[in-house]
Amino acid sequence: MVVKRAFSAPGKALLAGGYLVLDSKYEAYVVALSSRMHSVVSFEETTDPNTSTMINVKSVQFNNDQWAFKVDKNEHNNYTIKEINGLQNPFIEKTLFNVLNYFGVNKSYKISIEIFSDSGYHSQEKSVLKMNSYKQFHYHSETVTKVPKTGLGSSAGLVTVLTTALVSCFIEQFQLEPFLKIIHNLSQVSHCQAQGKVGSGFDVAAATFGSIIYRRFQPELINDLPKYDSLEYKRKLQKLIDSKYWGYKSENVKLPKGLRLIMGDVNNGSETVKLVSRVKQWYNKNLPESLEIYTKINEGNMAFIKSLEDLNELAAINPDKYDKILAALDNKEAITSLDSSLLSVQKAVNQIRSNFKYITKKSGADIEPDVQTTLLDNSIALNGVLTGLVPGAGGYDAIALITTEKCDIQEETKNNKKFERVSWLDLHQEDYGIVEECPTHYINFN
Ligand SMILES: Nc1ncnc2c1ncn2[C@@H]1O[C@H](COP(=O)(O)OP(=O)(O)OP(=O)(O)O)[C@@H](O)[C@H]1O
Ligand SMILES: C[C@@](O)(CCOP(=O)(O)O)CC(=O)O
Repeated sequence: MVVKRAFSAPGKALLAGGYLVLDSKYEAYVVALSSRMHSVVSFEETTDPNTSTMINVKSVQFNNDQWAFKVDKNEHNNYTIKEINGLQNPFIEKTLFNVLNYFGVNKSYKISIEIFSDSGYHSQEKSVLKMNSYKQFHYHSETVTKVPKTGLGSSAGLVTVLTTALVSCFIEQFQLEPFLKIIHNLSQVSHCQAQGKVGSGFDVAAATFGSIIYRRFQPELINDLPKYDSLEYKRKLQKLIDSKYWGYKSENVKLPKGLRLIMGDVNNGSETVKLVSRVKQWYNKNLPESLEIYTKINEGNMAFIKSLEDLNELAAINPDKYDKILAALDNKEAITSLDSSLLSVQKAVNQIRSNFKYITKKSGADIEPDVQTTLLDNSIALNGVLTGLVPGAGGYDAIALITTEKCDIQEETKNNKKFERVSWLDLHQEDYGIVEECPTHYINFN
């Protein structure tokens, strides 16, 4: 019997906690986005148990990209994964490798997985929009590695949603909720291995759990895994996923009512690795001053989180007052007349930005370069914009704004030269991480 299921997971924007979140003593504020990665899986047991499990993965939106993986066992009875046409996609390969070894499945399967990604993840230039009554996706004429990314975490979304699809094949009567932790832990392992580095993992955590306050796991958990082809790999992986203490925090949050996130895509190509290495170098050479700067940024991060909580509370206990202060923001009344909780958000962001500006000058890492400062300052001056910052590692890629829901940024910036470099992405913050979707919503796109 062929079983078919579908899942989706969101993209991310790290609003507070960039760089600091690499150290587990600091917390970060991560917003999950409405741009989602989708997987539709069909699986059946093969009638001949001696045939190898075959897993086909298709990403039709990217010039019909597809990968065909044959699953075999090595001399230690561990699973090996080989793309039979020599095609590369480390994110898919490592995901299949870890899920199969974790479950140690004994039967043979035929598994087909289709990947779909929402428009926000990639530049839509030279693409064609196809839709059915439920969903719409952009189709590109190039393979996935050739289409410029916007930096919303496509690989984290892909790994998370693919892990979910595969886990659903190997657990009878699979439901998401009880298995979220296993999916998260497996996805972190596969994502780090495919990237060749252990980052903070905030992107995989947001893909799994949605908008969160995040504190990382210790990188040694993943670094200490033995070599892929070793006797010990499978057992150590199972132990790591099931019984090691990970210690990460993923506490669900949402932006206050009436406020929304707007992402502006400025430039293609992320420089995260280079930026992180420059900041680390600066940090280590400049102690204890660098620690003082981090402490100030962390105070700003915590004040940012607290001021959003305060706004959430005000919206709940005094909705009339809350609506009035948002209305004031829409008309950009004199800033001093804004409510103290809105001012606190702005003050917190200023503290974060000014200290990152300092690091930018001192370290040579362009976290908030001058062009981005000008763009942010011009954006913050617009009606309905509460605050703005460079998300994640910063750089020239993108800006993130917190605005009122009424704010029509497209209209306000139309034909304005100051904003000619920005494309406002059509997305919003999303509370949920992985969700189950209906597989019939992914057919007949025209
Ligand atoms: N729709 C997709 N189908 C297949 N593979 C994909 C898809 N989207 C992303 N990938 C894989 O993820 C890789 C891009 O991952 P990468 O980590 O470089 O970017 P990102 O996660 O979008 O950006 P960032 O980490 O800066 O937010 C692609 O080269 C491809 O291997
Ligand atoms: C600099 C860092 O803290 C954030 C990078 O975020 P992004 O990939 O630029 O969205 C690195 C990390 O957390 O892994």
